[in-house]
Amino acid sequence: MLCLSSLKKVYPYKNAAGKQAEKIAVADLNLKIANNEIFGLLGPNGAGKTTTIRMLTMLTQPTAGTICYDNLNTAANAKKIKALIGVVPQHINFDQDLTVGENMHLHGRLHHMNKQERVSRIDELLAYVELSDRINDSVRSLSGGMKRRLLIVRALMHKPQILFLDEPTVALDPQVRRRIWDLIRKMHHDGVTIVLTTHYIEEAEALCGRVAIMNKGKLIALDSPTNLKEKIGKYVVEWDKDNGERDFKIFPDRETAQKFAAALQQGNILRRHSNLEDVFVELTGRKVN
Ligand SMILES: Nc1ncnc2c1ncn2[C@@H]1O[C@H](COP(=O)(O)OP(=O)(O)OP(=O)(O)O)[C@@H](O)[C@H]1O
Repeated sequence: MLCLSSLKKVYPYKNAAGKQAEKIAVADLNLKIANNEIFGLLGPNGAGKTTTIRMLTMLTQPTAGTICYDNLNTAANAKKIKALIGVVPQHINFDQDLTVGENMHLHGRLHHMNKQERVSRIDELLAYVELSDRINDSVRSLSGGMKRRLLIVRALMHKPQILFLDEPTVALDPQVRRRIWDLIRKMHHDGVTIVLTTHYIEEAEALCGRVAIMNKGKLIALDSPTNLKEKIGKYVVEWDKDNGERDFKIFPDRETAQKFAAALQQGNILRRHSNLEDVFVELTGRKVN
């Protein structure tokens, strides 16, 4: 169990007038994440997702609050916790001139794995993501999707129990994205707890058992995607307004939605199921993307 209590991060910065100011990136976050969940932090750019992940993975210190992995507090047990967690950063950060194998060895050495352990784990992991035949190629020669798969399995070298992925499919095309989703599901099936951030609605819906929706540093909703959608209403009618913009209304049942759509005098009417974007708009009045 991962437990966040009253977690807060404030960044000092200089404002436009050159005066010292404070940005509250994460405000009073309370969360519990169980073992073997796929848990998603969903929210628009600037919501505080990356800052939360950086605090959970001890890359930055919270301004206030506590983080506990079972009964281990991050403030006093950094070394033990680092052995439990794996981190997949948002940006690809390999040494691109080194080979695939060399990059994996480097990571294993940082985790004090001996050569024999490293060799057998690298074999296993590269087979897992179908990159075994690229072991001696430079990372630079891999495609974007291959680099992303390698980035993920590199974080699995030391057999972490919890894997954090910050925007795992950002800027990937839909086919490659689906392949990464399959890999995440496979790791979850093999017993790894997954915590990921995303601003892609369909990614959160496709993967996560529960999502925490964040906005401006605050947690605004927490539940399974299905429950979140049921809470706001499962059926949506969309239409063109006279000024060319789209409008929509959410309904709890299909019949009422259909009656409403049938009576509408507007063009381009669409009936559909609600999604997490609708949940976000209902709660905040603005869009995730
Ligand atoms: N080092 C920093 N100094 C000052 N402000 C920062 C710093 N890092 C982040 N912020 C600010 O904190 C807020 C939260 O940023 P964060 O990167 O955590 O959001 P995010 O939800 O992960 O967004 P993105 O998807 O764009 O990474 C933003 O307003 C951001 O500008």
